[in-house]
Amino acid sequence: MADPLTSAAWWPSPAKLNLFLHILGRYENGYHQLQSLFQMLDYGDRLAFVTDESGSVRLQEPLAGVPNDENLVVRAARLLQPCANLPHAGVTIHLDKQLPMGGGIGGGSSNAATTLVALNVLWQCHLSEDELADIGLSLGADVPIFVRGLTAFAGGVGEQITPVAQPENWYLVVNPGIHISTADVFGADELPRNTAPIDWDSYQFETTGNDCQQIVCDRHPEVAKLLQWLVHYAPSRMTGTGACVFATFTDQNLARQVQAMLPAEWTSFVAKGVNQSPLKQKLQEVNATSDTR
Ligand SMILES: C[C@](O)(CO)[C@H](O)COP(=O)(O)OP(=O)(O)OC[C@H]1O[C@@H](n2ccc(N)nc2=O)[C@H](O)[C@@H]1O
Ligand SMILES: Nc1ncnc2c1ncn2[C@@H]1O[C@H](COP(=O)(O)OP(=O)(O)OP(=O)(O)O)[C@@H](O)[C@H]1O
Repeated sequence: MADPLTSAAWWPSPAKLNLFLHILGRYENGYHQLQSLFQMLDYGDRLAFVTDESGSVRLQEPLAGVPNDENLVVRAARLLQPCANLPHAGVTIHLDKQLPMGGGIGGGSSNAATTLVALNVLWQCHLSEDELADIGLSLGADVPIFVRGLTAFAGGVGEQITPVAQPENWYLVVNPGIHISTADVFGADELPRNTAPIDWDSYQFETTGNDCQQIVCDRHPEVAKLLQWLVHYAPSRMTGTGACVFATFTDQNLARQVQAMLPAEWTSFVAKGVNQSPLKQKLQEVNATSDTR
């Protein structure tokens, strides 16, 4: 079927990797104090927004296992609706899902952020990036970083962001096919919660780690097996609370060579790490077009 939406109608919704993830402690509300380096990728889902005056928010392609009312895309749009400067602002949202769900690469949070950033323009809300990030935080700890769209160190629950330029490496991201609940990992008694804080200036991949990795490997031997396979070829680590694992390369061809050797049981993608996300680039293009009108 021909795509009824032009390429310009699509807004990117990229994945992220946590190049490291340390847990420093736990706040009274149960959330954890983290330190992490969020690496934006040039790969992800995409969304298109067909606005109307129906006053309702519709999702054209439901996600298996996620009722539309609970989809972060629909929840984000509904949170923004009162800020619209158009009569009876409504929208039909198209979601082209590529990213595995529950993989630690932030798909749902990124979808929510793209919805906030795009509808802020299309509904003429005129909210600042800070205001969008605040709304995003009420949907999930990872949403603000996707609103800002920059590779960054993060503290707090993940919302205190310090942008930092990183080498734009290539990543082979492998999905062992396991869906992991972030809440289950953070709820585990055996999770280490007392890692000493690091200075951002002294960050090195080799001297950091992912504090969630061991318990996920213990609970899901498939993740341990995947890591053991990947570390033969490149520095590798789990992202977020899993289950995806990434291997780091300076060269795209090397990443693709290793990808070609992966056992068939695991799915994967190769993506470039970027300091500015494709969403941020799209927003700049849209703003540049409207400035010249
Ligand atoms: C661990 C990361 O994946 C790193 O990127 C994220 O910080 C998780 O972010 P997220 O999926 O947006 O998380 P949320 O949807 O806000 O929370 C899911 C669950 O994870 C736990 N959670 C999340 C973030 C955090 N700093 N501490 C937590 O304890 C909470 O139990 C919460 O119920
Ligand atoms: N648009 C959406 N895309 C993906 N998941 C969604 C979406 N809306 C709601 N969800 C729910 O959120 C859960 C987590 O999905 P997500 O793909 O963001 O996990 P994740 O990659 O582990 O995220 P994180 O790294 O932020 O913990 C899904 O299992 C699903 O129930």
